[in-house]
Amino acid sequence: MPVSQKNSVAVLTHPSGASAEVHLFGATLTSWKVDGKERVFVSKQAVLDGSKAIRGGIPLIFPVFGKGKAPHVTASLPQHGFARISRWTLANSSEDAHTVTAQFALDHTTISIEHRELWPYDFSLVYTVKLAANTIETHLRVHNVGDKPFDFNTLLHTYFMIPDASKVRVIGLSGCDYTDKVLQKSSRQEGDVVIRGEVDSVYAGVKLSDIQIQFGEGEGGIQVHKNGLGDIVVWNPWIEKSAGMADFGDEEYHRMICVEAGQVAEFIALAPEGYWEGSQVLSLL
Ligand SMILES: O=P(O)(O)OC[C@H]1O[C@H](O)[C@H](O)[C@@H](O)[C@@H]1O
Repeated sequence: MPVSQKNSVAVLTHPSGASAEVHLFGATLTSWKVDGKERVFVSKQAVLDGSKAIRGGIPLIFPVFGKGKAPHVTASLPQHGFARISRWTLANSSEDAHTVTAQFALDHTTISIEHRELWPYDFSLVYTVKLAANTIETHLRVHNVGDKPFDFNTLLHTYFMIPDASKVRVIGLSGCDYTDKVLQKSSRQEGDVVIRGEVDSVYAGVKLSDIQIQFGEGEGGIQVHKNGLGDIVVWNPWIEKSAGMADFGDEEYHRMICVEAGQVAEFIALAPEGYWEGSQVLSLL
């Protein structure tokens, strides 16, 4: 079977040998392997029992990025919303000549009563993970199935496994304006993004669809091709922040970078019966 479920994890297996795993808690993609090598980073200290968001892989952020601000309705939701801490279902799976696909679902009837009370809208989310030999696509569809409009942020909070954070370059953001959440100021990116300390930057309205993560001279990398997602967040917690996170090893910041495609700078408004779709395709360089 190209898609099987073992306990709370859906496993996608491609004839090429590539594989992916999606934890039903949060529909968090926790593994993507090509040529036997892990491409996403999950902390050795990640908590996988459903008591907190999984530290790594691709947590799915919805309906708010970060902490919502009063008087917006998302102000009382947990940081990054409820999608990453809700239990999704494996709704469908299929295969064709090139891809293996699994679809995950979450809606207002399957979130917790507490979250439902805090965010009282009727919605349906379908998250599609499509695995091919050298690529993986993650696609989110948001549907307003109620009679009230709502607005939301969303983000594919992807943690990439990298050989060395001090050598990595993120290419494609030069000239973009961003909010530096570490220094709490706005800036314009000049040249490639490099990691020399804590980085937490929100690039709004990134025009290029392709962002590249180059691991280092001649060391390969990964391309993020985004569709319908305007913003990019780049995050590395570096030393102090890592030390303060119980579910992240003190030295693990060397081996990861988050390059997150989403819609976070502005809320997206969805009228009753409205749909919204966004996706990313990750491919090896
Ligand atoms: O610790 P978490 O709630 O998973 O958030 C992890 C990180 O997510 C994003 O990248 C934000 O921009 C950061 O400010 C935040 O620290």
